[in-house]
Amino acid sequence: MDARVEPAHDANESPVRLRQISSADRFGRPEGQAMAQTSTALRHSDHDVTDDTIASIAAVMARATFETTRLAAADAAALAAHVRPGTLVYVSALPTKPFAEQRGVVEAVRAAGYEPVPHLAVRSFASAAALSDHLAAMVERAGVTRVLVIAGDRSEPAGPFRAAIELIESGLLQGHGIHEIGVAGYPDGHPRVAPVTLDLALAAKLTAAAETGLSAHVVTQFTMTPEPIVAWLTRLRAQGIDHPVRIGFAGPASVTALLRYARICGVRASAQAFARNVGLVRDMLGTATPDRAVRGVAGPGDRLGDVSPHFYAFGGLAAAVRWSAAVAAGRIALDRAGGFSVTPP
Ligand SMILES: NC(=O)C1=CN([C@@H]2O[C@H](COP(=O)(O)OP(=O)(O)OC[C@H]3O[C@@H](n4cnc5c(N)ncnc54)[C@H](O)[C@@H]3O)[C@@H](O)[C@H]2O)C=CC1
Ligand SMILES: Nc1nc(=O)c2c([nH]1)NC[C@@H]1CN(c3ccc(C(=O)N[C@@H](CCC(=O)O)C(=O)O)cc3)CN21
Repeated sequence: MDARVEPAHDANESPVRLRQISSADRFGRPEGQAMAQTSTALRHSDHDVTDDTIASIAAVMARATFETTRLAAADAAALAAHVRPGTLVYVSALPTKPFAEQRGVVEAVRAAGYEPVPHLAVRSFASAAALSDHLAAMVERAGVTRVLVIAGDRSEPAGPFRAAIELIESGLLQGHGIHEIGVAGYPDGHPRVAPVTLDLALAAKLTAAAETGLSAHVVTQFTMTPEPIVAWLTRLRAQGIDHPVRIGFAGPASVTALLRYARICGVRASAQAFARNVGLVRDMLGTATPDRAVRGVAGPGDRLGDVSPHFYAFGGLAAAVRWSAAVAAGRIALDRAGGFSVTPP
């Protein structure tokens, strides 16, 4: 038997399906093993702590969302096998790629049964009409109702929009029936924007969304170590911002690829800390996984508010989907470096 079971908590919040393995508990241990490990008081308490940690990591991971620039056949197959239909799949917009290519991926995500959330990088559009046409096509052909609004990486705007808030306040999104937006958060800061500017921009965007009838959530830039995420989230919550936060994680991907993307995306500090820790990355294929960052966020639990993982699939969407599904099923072994590894089925 390899029956799929719905997770115990709210189905709408838990897109990653848990797999039930026959003759084993939900952590993949054979029946009876848990009993055997509780033979002394010390072992018993170690075991409980380990179980609690694994359960909290699995519960957080069951709410994962994904992001991609393309949808290959293998990616669609991995989604179909492991991720509940209707789960949000964000489609990034790279300045080097034509808008039509993003529309194609958005349509493919919808056709596969998932909820496409396109990035709208406002600096990339030469006119409000160009942005409006692009959005209208995605609404019409792919039923888009949510978008991620960002300025984007251009140092100078191609048209009238310089910052994300200008699009939010324009009413254009609302006119196309968009009801929810994501905006960017930066736990590691931004190479060209000061921290205080980022803080003010985030608060202003969330206020503008509320005032113009849009639900809003935050999607963070990816971070390769847990410490900046926890510090940033703690600061955010102390400011009274209690919006849902999707925390960006990168991988699984080769260490080389991750460091390259860190450079492209401007997460230098985190990449340096990560590189120092590369000796601790023990996956057999030289693949880096965000296990330390995931465990660091799952640990503090409710204290960080409504948080969920968001995967930037730099090593391919299929790999990210499979890794997160294994973690959501509790198929992991904790390690002494503060992370964990996925165990074989
Ligand atoms: N977090 C993510 O998933 C993604 C982030 N980006 C990032 O979008 C950044 C900014 O977008 P938002 O957070 O939406 O900012 P925003 O639109 O809320 O603007 C905040 C402040 O930063 C300035 N700013 C924005 N983009 C800039 C740029 N490229 N160069 C210099 N100053 C800039 C704005 O003028 C404004 O003062 C880009 O530089 C890029 O790093 C791009 C794609 C995805
Ligand atoms: N500063 C910044 N810019 C971004 O565009 C960005 C972020 N940060 N943070 C997270 C996501 C992830 N982003 C990226 C950035 C680069 C590629 C990229 O270079 N991809 C490869 C393969 C893409 C493909 O072929 O489909 C490429 O060669 O374009 C992908 C996603 C987009 N987002």
